Amino acid sequence: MAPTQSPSITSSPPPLHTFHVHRRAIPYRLFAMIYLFAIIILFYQHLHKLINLVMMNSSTSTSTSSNSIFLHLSMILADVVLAFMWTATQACRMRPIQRRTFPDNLAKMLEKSGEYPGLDVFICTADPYKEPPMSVVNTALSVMAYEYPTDKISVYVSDDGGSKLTFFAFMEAAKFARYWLPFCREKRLVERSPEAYFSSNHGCSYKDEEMKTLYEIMKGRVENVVERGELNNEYLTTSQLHERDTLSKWKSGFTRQDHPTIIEVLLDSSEDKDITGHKMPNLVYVSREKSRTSHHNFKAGALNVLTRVSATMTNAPVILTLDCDMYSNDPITPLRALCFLWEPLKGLELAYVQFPQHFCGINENDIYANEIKRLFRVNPMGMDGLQGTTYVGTGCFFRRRALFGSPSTSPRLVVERRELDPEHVVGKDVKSEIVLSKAHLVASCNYEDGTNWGSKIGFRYGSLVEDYYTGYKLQCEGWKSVFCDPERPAFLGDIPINLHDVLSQNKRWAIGLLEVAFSKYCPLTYGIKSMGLLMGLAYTHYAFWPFWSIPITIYAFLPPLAFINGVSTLPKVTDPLFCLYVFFFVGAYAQDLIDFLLTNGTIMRWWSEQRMWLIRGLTSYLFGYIDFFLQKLGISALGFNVTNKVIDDEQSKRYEQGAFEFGVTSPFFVVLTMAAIVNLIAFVVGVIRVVFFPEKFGEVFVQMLISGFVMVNCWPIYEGIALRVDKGRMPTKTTTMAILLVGILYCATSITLKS
Ligand SMILES: O=c1ccn([C@@H]2O[C@H](COP(=O)(O)OP(=O)(O)O[C@H]3O[C@H](CO)[C@@H](O)[C@H](O)[C@H]3O)[C@@H](O)[C@H]2O)c(=O)[nH]1
Ligand SMILES: [Mn+2]
Repeated sequence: MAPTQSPSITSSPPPLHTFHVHRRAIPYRLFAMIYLFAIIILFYQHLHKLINLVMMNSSTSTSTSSNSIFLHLSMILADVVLAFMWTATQACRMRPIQRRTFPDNLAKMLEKSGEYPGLDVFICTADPYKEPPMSVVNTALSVMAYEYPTDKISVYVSDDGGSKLTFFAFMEAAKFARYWLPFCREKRLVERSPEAYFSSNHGCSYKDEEMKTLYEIMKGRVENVVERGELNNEYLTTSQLHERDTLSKWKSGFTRQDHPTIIEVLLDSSEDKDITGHKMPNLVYVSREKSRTSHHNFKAGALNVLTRVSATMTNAPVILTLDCDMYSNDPITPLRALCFLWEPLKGLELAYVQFPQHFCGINENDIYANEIKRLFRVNPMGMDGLQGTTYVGTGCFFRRRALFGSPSTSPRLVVERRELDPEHVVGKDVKSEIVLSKAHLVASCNYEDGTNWGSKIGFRYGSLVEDYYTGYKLQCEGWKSVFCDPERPAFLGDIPINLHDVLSQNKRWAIGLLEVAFSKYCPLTYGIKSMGLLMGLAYTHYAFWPFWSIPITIYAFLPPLAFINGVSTLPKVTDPLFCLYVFFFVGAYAQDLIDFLLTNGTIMRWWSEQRMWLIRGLTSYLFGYIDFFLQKLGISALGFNVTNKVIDDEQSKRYEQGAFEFGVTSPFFVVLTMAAIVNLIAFVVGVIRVVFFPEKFGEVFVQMLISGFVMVNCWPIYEGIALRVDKGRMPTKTTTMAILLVGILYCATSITLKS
C-alpha cells in the first residue's frame, strides 16, 4: 500500500497504534536464569548416576543392573524432552508486549483522503453436514456488514464440499443481506452475525421483529433444504435465471471429489444495491475444480485458489482469511488491522495482523481447554515482542504482497500470469466474461502444476497445519507480523464439545507439526538460521509440541509399573534431587498459572488446561506420532479430518453440566483408562506398603505423590468408568480392553525386571 501523508497535518499525526512491554518480562528473565541453572544441576546428577550404574554393570554384569540402566535412561529421556521444551518456550517469555490501536484516528485520516483500500475476505467451508451452511452464511453476513465502505469489500466463499446446499444457502444470504446490511448500519449494531444478534438480547422494536422474521424464514428454508439433502424447484424463483443455470452443473457424476469449477457472482458491488439504495459488497461463491487424480492440498489449496480467483476479480491489497466457524464480533475490525497495515513505517515489513481465536459456548470450567489460551493468547504476545506471531488460520489480515515472495526480493517473485501480480489493477467488472473465464482458468485443478504456488507463493503446502507452516515460512523470508488482541474479541468461533472431537483435532495438529519438525525446514535449524535464536526457538516449541507425549507417557506408566514390581525409579524424600524436582514442578506450574491468570483466566480453567495437556500427551500427540510414522513408511495417507461443528442436544446438555463425554470406543480412551488404572494400583500398593512398613514411607512417598496427582486429574475418567449411567460414560468395552492391556503391561514389566 502506498504511504499517504495528509498535507494539512504539520505536527506529528495522531498515533494509529502503540505498544508497551509487559512488566512481567524482567522477573520472567530472572526466573529463567535460575531455572536453567537448576536444569544444569539435574543433568549433572543424572549423568553422575548413569556413570555409576554403567560401572556397576560392567563389574557385576547382571541383567538387573542393565534393567536399571534402561529405566534410568528412560527417565533421563523424559527429563531431556521436558528441559528442551521448557527452553524453547522461554523465547515467548522474554519480551511479551501488548498493543493498542486507534481506529478512530485512522478513520478520520481515511475519510479525508477517501483512500480505503480494498478488502478481499476468504471464507473456507468443506462439508455441509459437518459445517452447517447457516453458520457459514452467518460468518459471511457478519463481515459483509463491516463498518467499512461496502463497495471495497469482496467476500469469496470457498466450498470444498462442492455442495448445492451451501450454494443455495448463499443465494438466500445474498437476498437477505440487502435487508440486513442497512439494518446493521442504521442501528449501529456491534453484533452483525444475525444468529448471534437474534439469540442475544436484541431490541424488541417493530423493525427488530420484522428483521427477525425475515431471518427465520431464510434459516427455515436453508435448513429445510439441508435436511432433505435436495433442492426442489419450489425454492427457486423464476428471476434467478443465472443461479438456475449454475445449479444445473450439479448433474449426475458430480461428486465432491470430482467436479468442474463453479464460480458464481451472487452480488456485484457495481450494480447490486441494498433496500436503501446503498452499494452491496461483492459476494462470490467458488468451488474449485476437483478430480480424483490430483492432490488438492486441503485448506491451503483452497486458499490459493481464492487468492488467484480474487486476483482476477478484485485483487484487493488486503486479504482476510476466515474459517466458516468464526464470525466477526466487532464491525470496526478491518480498521484496527489497517492501523498496522496502512501505516507507512519504514522498514516494517509487515505480512499479517493476527487476531486471536476467541470462542463462544465454552462451559464454565472449560473442561476441554478449548480456549487454548497459551496457543492463542499468551505465546502470541511473546512472539509479537520479537518479530511477530504465528498465523492461526483464521481472523488474520494479510498484505497480499506478502504471499508473493520475500519483502526484499525486488521485483517480486514473478507470477506466471500478469493479472495475478499483487500490483495489477483490475479494470473490468467482476461479472464480465473475460474476468470470469480467467477466474475459471486459475481455479482449475492442474493450474498449479509446474508453478511456485504452495512452495514460494501463496499458502504453503506440506503440512496439515498450513496456517502455522505458512506463517513460519513467511517469517523465515523476513516478513514481520503483529498480534492484535482488542478488549472486545474481534472474532468468535465454535468449539468441539466432545472429547473425542477435541482429541482428533489435536491429533491432526500434532501430525501437521511433526511434518514441519521432521522436514528440511525444521525450525530448530532452518528457523534459527533464518530468524535468529529466539524466533527460531519460539517456532521450535510449536513444531515439537507433540514431543510432550514422551515425558507424559513415560511418567504416567514407567515409574508406577516399576513401583508395583518393587523397583523405584524416583528419588527418595531425603534425596536432595527430590527438592530439585519439587522446584521444577512448582516453578513451572506456578508460572503457567500466572500466565493464565494475567490473561483473564480463572484457576479452575487453568486446572482444566493442565489436565487437557496431560490428556493430549497420552492421546492426540502419541497417536499423532503413530500416524505420522505410518505415513512416512508409506502405510497410510494423511487426511484433513474436518472438525464436526454440528451440536447434539444431549451432548450439549452434558457439556453444560461439565461432564466429560466419552461415549464412543476409541483408542484414545483406552490409553487414558490404562493410565488411570495403573496409577490407582500404584497408589493402593503404596498405601499398603506404608501401612505394613511405615519405615518405607520415604521411599514410597514420591511415587504416591505423582500417582495421586495423576489420579486427581483422572477423576472424570473414574467417574466415566464407574459412576455414570448416561450415554457419555466410558464404554465397558474400553474399560475391559484397558484392564487387559494393563495386565499384559504388568506381566511384561515384571518378567523384564525380575529376570
Ligand atoms: O480440505 C479442506 C479442509 C478444511 N477446510 C476448511 O478449513 C477450515 C478449518 O477446518 P476445521 O475442521 O475447522 O479445523 P480446526 O482444527 O478447527 O482449525 C484450526 O486448524 C486448522 C489447521 O489444521 C486451521 O486451518 C484453522 O484455521 C484453525 O482454526 C474450515 O473452515 C474448513 O472448512 C477446507 O477448506 N478444505
Ligand atoms: Mn475450526
